[in-house]
Amino acid sequence: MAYKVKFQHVSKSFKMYIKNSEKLLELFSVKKNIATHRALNDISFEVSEGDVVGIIGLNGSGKSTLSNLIAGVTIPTEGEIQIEGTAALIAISSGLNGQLTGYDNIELKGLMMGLSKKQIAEIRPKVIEFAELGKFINQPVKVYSSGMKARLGFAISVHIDPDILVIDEALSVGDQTFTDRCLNKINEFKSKGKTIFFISHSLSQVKSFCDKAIWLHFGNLQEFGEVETVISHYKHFLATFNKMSEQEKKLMREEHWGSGKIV
Ligand SMILES: Nc1ncnc2c1ncn2[C@@H]1O[C@H](COP(=O)(O)OP(=O)(O)OP(=O)(O)O)[C@@H](O)[C@H]1O
Repeated sequence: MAYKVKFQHVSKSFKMYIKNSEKLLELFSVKKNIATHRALNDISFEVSEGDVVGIIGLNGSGKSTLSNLIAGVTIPTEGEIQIEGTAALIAISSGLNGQLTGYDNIELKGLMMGLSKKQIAEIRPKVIEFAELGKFINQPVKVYSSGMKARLGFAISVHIDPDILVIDEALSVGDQTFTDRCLNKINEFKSKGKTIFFISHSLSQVKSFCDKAIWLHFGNLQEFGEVETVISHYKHFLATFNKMSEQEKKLMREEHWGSGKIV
């Protein structure tokens, strides 16, 4: 089957500015040697139409960075990403403008995803109905709780009907009724044969939804394959990791994140 998402040797590094003034100095080429952090390192994989892929890994392992790259929110430092079709990201803070009302954010995100004004007018009532934000739909998003932002973000993204849906922990802040409704909607997507990426720390949710999984370990692709196999290897790793002493865990983190010395 043809690929929908193809990563070839993709890496992503972030500059680690210590002071804001460093950005300015770099802009004027005064300071060139800014430290970087490699959040993703030489990632290659291929995902086909209809694949539902869980992304798992410890905190800071690169899951959100990967989802941002798939959704085109950010670009890689190295390597090539090929995406067939439109991708929409649902994350707790995904692309909503805090100054605008929920109502206006529907238009903003719709336009960003390439919808016409007519298409936006068609989906707007469905988004409002799904999000169930009552009078808050006319309030600026900056006054929303994180669960309310997730409701709006989820409602907009699924009604835009993208080819590829990237869900980054967005369900973790929703209450049970909303999470159930989201899960039903994701199942609808699944049955239409769309491609879904599902980032979650809930291994049971990943197992029940996904057929494949990507396990990231401090920016490296540890394993990509059938969900059952990857989860079982990850659980095995977690069992060993959890038995490690605090000192051993600290050393492991320091190996990847540095020592955190005040500079
Ligand atoms: N803009 C940025 N500038 C500097 N470092 C960043 C930036 N964005 C992410 N990082 C770093 O990249 C690494 C990967 O972050 P990412 O958010 O992708 O991890 P994650 O697996 O989603 O983590 P979590 O499970 O905690 O949500 C982390 O060490 C993070 O601090």
